Amino acid sequence: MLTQEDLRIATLGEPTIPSPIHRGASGKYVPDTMRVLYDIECHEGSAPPTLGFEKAGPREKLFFDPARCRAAIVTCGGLCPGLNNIIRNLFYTLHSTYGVPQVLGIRNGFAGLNPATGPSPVWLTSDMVEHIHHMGGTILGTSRGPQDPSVMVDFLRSHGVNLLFTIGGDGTQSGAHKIAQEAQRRGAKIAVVGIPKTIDNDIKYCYRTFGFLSAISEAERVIDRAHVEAKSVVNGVGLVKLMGREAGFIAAASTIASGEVNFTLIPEVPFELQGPGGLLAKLEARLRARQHAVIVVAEGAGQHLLTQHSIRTDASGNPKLGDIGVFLKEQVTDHFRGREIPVSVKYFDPSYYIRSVHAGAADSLLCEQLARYAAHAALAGKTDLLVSLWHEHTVHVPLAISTGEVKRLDTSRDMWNAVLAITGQERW
Ligand SMILES: Nc1ncnc2c1ncn2[C@@H]1O[C@H](COP(=O)(O)OP(=O)(O)OP(=O)(O)O)[C@@H](O)[C@H]1O
Ligand SMILES: O=P(O)(O)OC[C@H]1O[C@](O)(CO)[C@@H](O)[C@@H]1O
Ligand SMILES: [Mg+2]
Repeated sequence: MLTQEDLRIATLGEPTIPSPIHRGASGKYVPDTMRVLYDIECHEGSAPPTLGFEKAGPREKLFFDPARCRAAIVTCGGLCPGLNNIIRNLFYTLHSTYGVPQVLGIRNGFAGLNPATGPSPVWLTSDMVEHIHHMGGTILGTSRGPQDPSVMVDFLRSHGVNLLFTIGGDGTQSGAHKIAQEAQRRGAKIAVVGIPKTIDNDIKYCYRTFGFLSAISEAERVIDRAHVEAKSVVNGVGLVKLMGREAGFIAAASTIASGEVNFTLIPEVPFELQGPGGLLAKLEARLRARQHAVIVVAEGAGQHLLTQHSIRTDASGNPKLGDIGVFLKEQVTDHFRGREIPVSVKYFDPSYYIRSVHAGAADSLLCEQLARYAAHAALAGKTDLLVSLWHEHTVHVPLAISTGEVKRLDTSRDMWNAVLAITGQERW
């Protein structure tokens, strides 16, 4: 059970420097006492909830004098639409709005914060970032794999960095938390502010990560093609594998967006292949009734079915999963061959395709908001936090509570109910 103390944001010291942002142009300053309620629902007559996140936004007083600051931006983990928008908007807010003279771009993720493993950082300029939001990927490069927090803090100190922005998923923000703690242990005045990135949408205390909706738009297009293929032949099965190692948000949301899926398989809901309640029997019934079907499977679903499921991990320690998509294609083909029922399975694996596109409009708006608010937080001397979307408001979330485990799809809530209604599948 969270307490208000768990949601307290660490600060580097008393903010005393008047913000150079003109109040009229920037809207209202946000006082540190302003909260966005954790829970916004309550029964009539009951005491309204009081637990709340610190509201993000421009502060009247800053801890850092922007003119004497140096910022650094690092992008880590898998690609995600909007990374370049964040870099661009951070640069403009820091440099043009606040007047921070120098913004460093760290190359190739956390590897670039270690002189032994990464290339030298680059000084970002307006010319360099002007058009990058039209491109997928990250101009800074990214990587997986750990670095020693002490080495990274040495790097930041030797480069005179006071403001560090870490753009990445759960792993990146765990790394950012360690950097913030190490800086604090040494008494180094470095603000560490995370910006949640992942197409998987699996970061705790973050309603929606940037990149998620752009990835869903692409996934929806692929599902539509799979449906066209499936409908064009007798007993066509369109099988689409999507990313989602531990959480099924991509599979669920693209199912809802497409409206054409008959079976959605996610890591949170175990399913069986064989037997009367298994996928194969249900698929057979579906083909008898409608002569075509579309299946969407998240990469982390059904791992218990794979005999060769791997215990290997990637450089960051994330499990390397067995290929549930290829497995299902074989199982479906073999099942119907054994029954002498002709089927035609069309297999789509658009995993990397959906995350390497540039951000769509909704994500571009979210990126601009998150980047701007991250700059406000860092200059006010706040640290060890994530800038996050909560009930459509931007809030500060301590890294200590948002890292360590990922957010998973709650199957008792609306999104999964919508999937069940659209697909007509039973609970799994
Ligand atoms: N627990 C941790 N402590 C410190 N650093 C970590 C931790 N977990 C991951 N990292 C580091 O953070 C960086 C990114 O982590 P990872 O590869 O897991 O991606 P991510 O940020 O979770 O993004 P995504 O999974 O969405 O692609 C890597 O350099 C990794 O070594
Ligand atoms: O192959 P890579 O680059 O390690 O990325 C794959 C992973 O990226 C993610 O989309 C997270 O960014 C996971 O769902 C997926 O397992
Ligand atoms: Mg991750």
